Amino acid sequence: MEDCTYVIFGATGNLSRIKLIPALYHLDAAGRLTDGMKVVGFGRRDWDDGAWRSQVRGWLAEKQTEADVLERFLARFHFCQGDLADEAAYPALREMLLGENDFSHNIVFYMAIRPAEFGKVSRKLGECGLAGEKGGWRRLVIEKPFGYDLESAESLNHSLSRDFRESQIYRIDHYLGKGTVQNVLVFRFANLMLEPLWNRNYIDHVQITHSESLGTEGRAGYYDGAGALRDMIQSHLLQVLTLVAMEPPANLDAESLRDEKVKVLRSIRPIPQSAVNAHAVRAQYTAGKINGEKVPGYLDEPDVPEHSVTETYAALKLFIDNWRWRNVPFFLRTGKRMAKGNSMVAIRFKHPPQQLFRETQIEQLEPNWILMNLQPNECIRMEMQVKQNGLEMRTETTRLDASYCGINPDQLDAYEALLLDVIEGDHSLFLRYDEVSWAWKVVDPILKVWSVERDYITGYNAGSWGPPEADRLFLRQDQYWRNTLDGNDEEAS
Ligand SMILES: NC(=O)C1=CN([C@@H]2O[C@H](COP(=O)(O)OP(=O)(O)OC[C@H]3O[C@@H](n4cnc5c(N)ncnc54)[C@H](OP(=O)(O)O)[C@@H]3O)[C@@H](O)[C@H]2O)C=CC1
Ligand SMILES: O=C1O[C@H](COP(=O)(O)O)[C@@H](O)[C@H](O)[C@H]1O
Repeated sequence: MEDCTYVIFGATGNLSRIKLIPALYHLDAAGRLTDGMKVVGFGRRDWDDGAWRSQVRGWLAEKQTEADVLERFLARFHFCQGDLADEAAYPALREMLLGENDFSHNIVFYMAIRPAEFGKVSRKLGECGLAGEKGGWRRLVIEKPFGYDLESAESLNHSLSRDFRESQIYRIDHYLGKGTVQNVLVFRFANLMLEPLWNRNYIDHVQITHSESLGTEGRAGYYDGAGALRDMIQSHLLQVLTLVAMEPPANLDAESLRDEKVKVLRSIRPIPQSAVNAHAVRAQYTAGKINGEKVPGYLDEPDVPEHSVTETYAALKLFIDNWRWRNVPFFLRTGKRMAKGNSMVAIRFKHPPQQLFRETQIEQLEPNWILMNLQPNECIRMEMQVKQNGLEMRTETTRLDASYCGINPDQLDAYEALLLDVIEGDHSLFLRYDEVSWAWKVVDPILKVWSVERDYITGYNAGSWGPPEADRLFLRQDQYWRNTLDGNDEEAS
């Protein structure tokens, strides 16, 4: 692997503290960083290398570290003091990175800053000659959300493309770095027995659920302007949907994979504005209890505007109008302050065509499920019917768990894999612009309707599984939401 310098814009922020720095530390501890690899923090605080290193040391104090690795790691850190808006800051950064025009360095620019700054900073990098690849390579990592809607995404993309070529841009979606998300591909395409069943003839519906017990965690400034649909569904959950629904790619290279994902997004049946209320539910959490502790409602969280109607819960029913999936509903939902933190893809199969085991009523005969739990524990489980003990031919559900299921202390964080991919120049787990734009086309009509209907939003109690409206809209008699590996709606309520 080649030496490079990671420049983090927004080095002092939340993402840097909770994700980027710990991920880089783990890569160092695992011997995955070259000796010459450096990390430059760019920030407006009046800090030097020493102050930046002690800040990083403080952040890592909460984590398990080894003394010699930590010292080696901290020695990589340098600080470039500057304000994003200050013209003079960029030549100073250039001098720090390239000295007397030594262009041979490889540089990653990581945008851990407010999305409104992505385009402006990339322009400044271009203007001061830090974007062009004269000697070493230059790569730009763009955090989510990529735009606020389709129009702003187009304009951001246009702005980035003035200084960076597409091959230099890494649009990150950290869900693609999660083990079980990648496992969706392996599970589907490395096993012959599943593919014949993976279609509308056998699958009744698919549920992709991300629930969080956490609230806004000090990020209300960003979150209130985004809401659950933009924050989770436009990006992460639609990405998961593409992997569940895509056709086998020609091979695993970045373009083949992304071509197939785009085909799925393009096939999602557009939701006309007149049908939004039949396909989408939004709600906001009110006060409640999580694990027995009282928690405030969204409106009482710090920095949330007084009459905010931002949704903290969103659920969608989508259809993919292609040969494989026509008329199979895909239910996507996400919420903050829900009963448990869990992310799962639940695939529910149809009932067998003939009911041989009459002792078990058809209403009670459980269908087959494939459950792919993304977090907190990674797991793939199949639920099948077997014969109950006893004389009658009654069936009962048995659960077949993959051998790796459970809490894995060595589980890689998604950011570790992705930061390494950037250094290695692998785009497979990063979004191409057409993916982003098709994903905006899916959610834009909903956002438009919600933006005009802004006088009221349904509430749900913190610690619940969201608003009953969502279940009334989406539930059929023989269906139920799968929230966690062990739970269903009855357990949750
Ligand atoms: N936090 C998270 O869990 C996630 C965040 N993201 C994305 O990552 C990005 C960063 O988010 P997050 O870390 O939460 O945001 P924060 O608000 O915590 O951090 C913003 C950073 O930008 C810096 N900054 C702001 N204005 C300036 C300026 N004028 N000059 C120099 N530096 C400035 C801040 O510096 P200072 O400390 O001086 O204020 C801070 O370091 C966003 O795009 C977000 O959407 C994506 C997924 C998860
Ligand atoms: O991007 C985001 O993701 C987190 C959830 O990520 P996870 O890896 O913890 O599942 C979400 O809390 C946050 O609001 C959103 O911006």
